[in-house]
Amino acid sequence: MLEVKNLAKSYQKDKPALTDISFKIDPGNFVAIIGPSGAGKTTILRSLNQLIKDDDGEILLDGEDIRSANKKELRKLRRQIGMIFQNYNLVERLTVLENVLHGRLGYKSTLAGVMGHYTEDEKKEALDLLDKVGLSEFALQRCSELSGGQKQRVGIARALIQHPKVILCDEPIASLDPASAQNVMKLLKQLTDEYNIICIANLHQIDLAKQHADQIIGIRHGEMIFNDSADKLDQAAIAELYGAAAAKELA
Ligand SMILES: Nc1ncnc2c1ncn2[C@@H]1O[C@H](COP(=O)(O)OP(=O)(O)OP(=O)(O)O)[C@@H](O)[C@H]1O
Repeated sequence: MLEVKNLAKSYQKDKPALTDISFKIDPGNFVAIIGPSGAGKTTILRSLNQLIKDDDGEILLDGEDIRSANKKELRKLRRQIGMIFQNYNLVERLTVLENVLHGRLGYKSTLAGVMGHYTEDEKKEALDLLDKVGLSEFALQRCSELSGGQKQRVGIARALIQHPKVILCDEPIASLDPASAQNVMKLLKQLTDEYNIICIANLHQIDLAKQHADQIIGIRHGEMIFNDSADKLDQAAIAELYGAAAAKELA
């Protein structure tokens, strides 16, 4: 279970980016974090993998406090937290298979990583995962030759080969066309169930969040004003998050 208690962060004095954020997420749940631009969604994700130092609170992953981990412990913890990015963060000139294998780097010495030494088991698992995300026939193709939706599926396979407990997705569908966005959301939900992991995605697409997520967390001005199952996100809640005009537009 992931438990966040009273998380707070200010980048500048007297300008809180997050105030008193608390939530719990059980394995097998796909959670969307929604809210207007600048609300604090990315700050939450960055705190969860400690890319930024928050100011206060607790972040417990299966009872282990991520915030108090030392450097070595954090390296171990980060293996358990996969990341998926809006712009994929793939090495375009390398093959799809090599990019998936990069998800194993956290388990290797720097030298083994640089030399690209992977075990037969790792290669087999990478191929199995490519099959899972529907990209088997692209394994030896360069990533530069793929569409955006295909690249994001490589990113998902790369996150899964880490054997994560949690996958954090920072606007995973923001660069995709509507059909690819649907496919990626469907895939994230399906894999979250299948691997019984926690998947958290920052999203601007309320309709897709409602359609695919199990739980929705709504943030406004750094405060959590909604945390419930996706079907409970009604017009009133959307209006509270984004304002009445936006809610009308979305109706
Ligand atoms: N590195 C930084 N230095 C100073 N202020 C920052 C920094 N990063 C974010 N902020 C501020 O913190 C607040 C929350 O930003 P954050 O990026 O978390 O919002 P967001 O909800 O992810 O926005 P968006 O949907 O536009 O990506 C904003 O007011 C932003 O300007």
